[in-house]
Amino acid sequence: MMTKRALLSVSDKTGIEALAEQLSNAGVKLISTGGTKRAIEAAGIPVTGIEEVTGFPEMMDGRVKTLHPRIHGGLLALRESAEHMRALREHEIEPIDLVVVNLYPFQATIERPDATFDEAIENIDIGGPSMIRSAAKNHESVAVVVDPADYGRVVSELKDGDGELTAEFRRKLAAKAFRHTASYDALIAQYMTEQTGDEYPETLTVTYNKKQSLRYGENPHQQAAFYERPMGSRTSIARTEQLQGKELSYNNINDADAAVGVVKEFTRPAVAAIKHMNPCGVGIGDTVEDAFQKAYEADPVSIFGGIIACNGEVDGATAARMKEIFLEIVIAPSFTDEAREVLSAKPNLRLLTINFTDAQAMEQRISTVSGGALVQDTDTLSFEDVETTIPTKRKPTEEEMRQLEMAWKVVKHVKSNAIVLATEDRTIGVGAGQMNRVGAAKIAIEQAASRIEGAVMASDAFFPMGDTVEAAAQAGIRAIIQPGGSKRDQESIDKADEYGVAMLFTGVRHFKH
Ligand SMILES: NC(=O)c1ncn([C@@H]2O[C@H](COP(=O)(O)O)[C@@H](O)[C@H]2O)c1NC=O
Repeated sequence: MMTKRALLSVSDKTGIEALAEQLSNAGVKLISTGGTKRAIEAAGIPVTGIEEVTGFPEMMDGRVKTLHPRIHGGLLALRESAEHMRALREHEIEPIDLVVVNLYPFQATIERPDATFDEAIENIDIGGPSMIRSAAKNHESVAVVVDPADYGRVVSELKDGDGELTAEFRRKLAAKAFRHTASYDALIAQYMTEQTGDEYPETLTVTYNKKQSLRYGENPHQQAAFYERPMGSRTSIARTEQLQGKELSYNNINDADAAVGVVKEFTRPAVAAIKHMNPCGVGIGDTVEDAFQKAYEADPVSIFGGIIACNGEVDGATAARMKEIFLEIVIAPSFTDEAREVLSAKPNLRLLTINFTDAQAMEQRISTVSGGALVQDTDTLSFEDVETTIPTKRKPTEEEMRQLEMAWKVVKHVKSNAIVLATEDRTIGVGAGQMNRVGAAKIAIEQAASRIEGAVMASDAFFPMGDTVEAAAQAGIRAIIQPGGSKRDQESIDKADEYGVAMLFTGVRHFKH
């Protein structure tokens, strides 16, 4: 199909003059809406105003400009249908072969903190998506372009095809156009749903934009890409900036996300080392350097090849310690120039910065299962939110309370069944992802070894019987924090009392899968 007539109507005017010029030089007649027309005219390119085509002025603050049979008839008419072509002639409608549209900046509007609801509504584009959909439906005859990044290819393909675009390209453009309008509407739906407070509506219409292609997925034979949720929390792995190092992998992104989740729990300087989505060492201290040292000492074996998150700036001294071991990623709010200099000696090491200002933002989490998706609130419940009770004869000392808090903050981030052994400022044993709780405890106890005397234990869920408490007490654990709520809680309480262990019930479970 020869491209004779094009309609250009864009909010983002990037590259529109150059495109208009090239189309015009190729003999394509241009029609356009107000602002786009002015931009094209200013570049000295001939263009017809939309009102000359429709016979109506643009009206109602631009709410009605292109919504007219002279436009939509020209876009939707099947060129092979004698009936459609007769209708065009009868109503003096000229076919439109190419549509270049991008939409009112709805996202940019609602991202502005001072934007009102009325402004948001006014930035819902109606005429643009209508044209995109008409053209995309009729892609057999019409080409639709929604992304300035495609202008160059359109021009070169028109040149190569002597004014025609291939059917294959038109179909690709149409698919992209439907993705574009679907994503645009998904964001409007999200905004309106948030305004009306329906958090789990009857349909889930989230949209994500591709952030980067990944070399592969969890394993090299799996394809993968990383998508970003528009308007997501600033404190998110999708919003990090990479300062140096190899390209992030699929597993890196998951691990870095888990690492950030751990350090977000702490107001004091904290460092978490992650392996396979589980914390292998977490330290808190007066400085990030101190916290890193403790996270390192927590498990100096597993940290090898680990992902490190810090909730404070990494300085030169901390960087020097980090440099001594093999790490995959260091993620922090910032790095001093000295730290950058030190770590530049490890060019493969990925350094990421993350903004912690939104650390408490609540986001829904979506995970997929075959044939569906599970959506839930993030587990943001913190130690401070929990009302604890003490069922044992002995109450935890103040020092034990600080230790229990440390262990509890970490156990929330360990895959279930999870057991964390900790002192006041570091983990000393982590049992993760076990099929029975006592098994997780045994792994943690073995790892803690001689450091266990006087330390505490946290369990992500209640003990089904007294065996875990007994194993911990015999190994030297002095206090335990757990949700409680088992039918056989009394067995655990009796075991704790037998060994003089203090126990805290939180009433809150922290499963993580
Ligand atoms: N109402 C309409 O008929 C209509 N037709 C096109 N638009 C949009 O108007 C914008 C371009 O306007 P201008 O050329 O005046 O800058 C484009 O984003 C386009 O999608 C419309 N605006 C909103 O719905």
